[in-house]
Amino acid sequence: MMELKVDLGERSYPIYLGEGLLKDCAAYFDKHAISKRAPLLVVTDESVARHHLQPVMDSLTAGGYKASSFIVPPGEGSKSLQMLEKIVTAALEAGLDRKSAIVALGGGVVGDLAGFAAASFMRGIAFVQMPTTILAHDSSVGGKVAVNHPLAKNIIGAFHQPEMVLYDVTTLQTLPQRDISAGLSEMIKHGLIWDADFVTWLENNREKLLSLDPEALQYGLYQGCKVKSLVVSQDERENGLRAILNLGHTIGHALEAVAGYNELLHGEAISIGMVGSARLAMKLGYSEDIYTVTKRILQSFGLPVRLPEQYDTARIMSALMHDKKFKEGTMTFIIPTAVGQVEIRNDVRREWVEEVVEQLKREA
Ligand SMILES: NC(=O)c1ccc[n+]([C@@H]2O[C@H](COP(=O)([O-])OP(=O)(O)OC[C@H]3O[C@@H](n4cnc5c(N)ncnc54)[C@H](O)[C@@H]3O)[C@@H](O)[C@H]2O)c1
Ligand SMILES: O=C(O)C(=O)C[C@@H](O)[C@H](O)[C@H](O)COP(=O)(O)O
Ligand SMILES: [Zn+2]
Repeated sequence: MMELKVDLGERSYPIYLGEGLLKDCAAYFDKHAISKRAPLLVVTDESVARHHLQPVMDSLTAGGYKASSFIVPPGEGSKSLQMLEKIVTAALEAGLDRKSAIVALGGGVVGDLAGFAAASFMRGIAFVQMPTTILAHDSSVGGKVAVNHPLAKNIIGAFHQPEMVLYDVTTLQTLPQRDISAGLSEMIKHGLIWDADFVTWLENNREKLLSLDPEALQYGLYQGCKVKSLVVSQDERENGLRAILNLGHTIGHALEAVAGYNELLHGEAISIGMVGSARLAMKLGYSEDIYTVTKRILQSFGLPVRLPEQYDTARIMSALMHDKKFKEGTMTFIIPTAVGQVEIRNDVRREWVEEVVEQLKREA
């Protein structure tokens, strides 16, 4: 078992990463003084519940916790205000109080949704992350929790750090292939923004990662979590540095919103977005190398780099205006300047972005 610390002063917490952790989860709850007196609510989705809910409930019950579960439909559509209300209803019916905790067992959708429920229920209760996707090495760390609005992704949210992240990597063995690639997209992002050696390692270990080789997977997740926690520890609330974690997301989030949150997976949308950012880098005078490497690595992991023709550029541009980083006139983008390096640019012109969106539809 590996352990990493997210260093946030009194809000610091550990990430436990290893095999078979779910069946012993009660021991970790004990270690973190999660209340046994107050009921817990485990939020998960139907696909995760089918494979991984029982050992969690068994361990918690055997450990003396009063746990019930709430199961949402799988997919981005569940990250909604309507689903949040249903969770609050379930929490009230189960008798949760201010000493209770909400537990997120699932991928980023469940983590963001359950996390926002924990941040808002009774103005904030304890929260535990139990990630079950590769992508969730990103989403379970750092405390960003949110639901979507039809017009803008993650626009209703909060910062609410978990008590711990309990990452049982054996759960990943049941992931569908498309979600494996989509999750690796954020891992590649962590390399591209911070660590050129990690990018090389990712390219050299592609086959192992795509086939869920346990050792390669654990190393990749550890490195990804390390980058995420180093960045978050320096800038918890995105006053500066943390924005680099948004590489590919300005365009990516707009694509997800235009697609009605049900065509492109998050990791796929940001893959296209990262190619878009690399194209913007060229407009800002950086060499073509970063574009070539970005596109090559994403394609080799089976990720999309071309925007389907049917996505209307005007609608994408309109969705971009709702981005949290949008300021009148110019736009803020995370621009890759070399492999493992990015800069935050506030001077990206709207017309360049429009041109890049069109170019993305012709990407080979
Ligand atoms: N808060 C953050 O910092 C942050 C960071 C990155 C992404 N996100 C958010 O995360 C979300 C995407 O997360 P995701 O890709 O994990 O999506 P997800 O939670 O929808 O999971 C992907 C799919 O895999 C299924 N699944 C999950 N675990 C499984 C398992 N072990 N076995 C079988 N099936 C399993 C789910 O049912 C779902 O269909 C997006 O909403 C994105 O905005 C948040
Ligand atoms: O943690 C962060 O900060 C990130 O930007 C990580 C992203 O991968 C993630 O998708 C996040 O939810 C995006 O945040 P947002 O503030 O742009 O909605
Ligand atoms: Zn993301």
